[in-house]
Amino acid sequence: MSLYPELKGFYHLRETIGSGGFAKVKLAYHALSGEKVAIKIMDKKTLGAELPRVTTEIAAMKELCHQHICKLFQVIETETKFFLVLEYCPEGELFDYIVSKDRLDESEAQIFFRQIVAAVAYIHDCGFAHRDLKPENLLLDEDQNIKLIDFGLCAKPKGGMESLLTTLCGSPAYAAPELISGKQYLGSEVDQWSMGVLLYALLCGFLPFDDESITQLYKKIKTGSYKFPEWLSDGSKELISQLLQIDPKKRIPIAELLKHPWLTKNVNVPIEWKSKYKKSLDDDCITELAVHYGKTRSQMEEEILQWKYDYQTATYFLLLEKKMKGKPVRLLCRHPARN
Ligand SMILES: CN(C)C[C@H]1CC[C@H](N2C(=O)NCc3cnc4ccc(-c5cc(Cl)c(O)c(Cl)c5)cc4c32)CC1
Repeated sequence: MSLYPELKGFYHLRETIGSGGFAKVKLAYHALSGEKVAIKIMDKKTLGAELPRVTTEIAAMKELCHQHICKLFQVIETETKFFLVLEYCPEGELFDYIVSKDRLDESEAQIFFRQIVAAVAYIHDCGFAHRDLKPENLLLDEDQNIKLIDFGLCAKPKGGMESLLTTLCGSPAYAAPELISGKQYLGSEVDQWSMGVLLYALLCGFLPFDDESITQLYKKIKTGSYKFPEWLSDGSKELISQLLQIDPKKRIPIAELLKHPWLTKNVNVPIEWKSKYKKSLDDDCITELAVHYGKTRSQMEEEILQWKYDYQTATYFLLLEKKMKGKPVRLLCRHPARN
């Protein structure tokens, strides 16, 4: 008897590949396309007070469609559980990658950081602040491209990115001074600070602010007391210090960041931060879906455009993934679905 009857016939479940707080993440195969996916499984009872984080994450991920953000394919909600069907990132956490290499050299750190800045520029442009940027929430796909995850703490301020937030959240070592002082803050500015901590961690292999005692840690953050190891170049030190500014108004804005010399050297083009996904539907994918479900193309388009995040939405996105990877845009069985 299958433990998750809701997935039967749609996904072939494999081993647990990780756990994130209140969730278990399992590898699975999407039956129709044969593509690998990660299914984040949460039990509503265990979630308890954390339940709003799931609705926050689902709402945010439905609006975010970007090459450096982990894609949400389907949401299954039952009486007792949530299942989020997500893009699989076989190379796991950037955190583990940094640890395995001790620290990254400048050219590798630059490639990753360009992708991180692109993802953050995109979510800010969509009106979201992530608020929990850290290497554990940055995964790597099979081509070692960055995929941002865990939007459970993100905020979409009602009055737009200029309006202030107050919730104390995120991980202390990455939290901005204004956030830990309990002041009101701008989501975009705390994300800028976290990116400064991230860049430091990429290049050094340890954190700029660290201490066993949380009060000592907070004191170091509020006074901006951190040191640069001797191996850092002047360019990287300059960029880190422009992000780790105690006064949020002095932090380099994301628009400047996109063309910062340290990020554009050797590549000489500003960071392409906009989504590479087209707004319009892909014809090949719609055709393949229509053939499979025995519907006309216009019927199929109408259904997909409702973005119900059901199995059809997942199948559309996974056909698109296959196309973007140069694989044939084909489902595993082409006869009209027998019900
Ligand atoms: C903060 N950390 C501890 C959390 C861990 C959770 C397991 C992760 N993971 C692996 O452990 N192995 C491989 C692996 C492969 N593909 C994944 C795809 C999506 C997600 C994912 C996406 C979202 Cl949006 C989300 O909210 C969560 Cl929790 C997970 C995790 C994957 C994954 C790594 C980070």
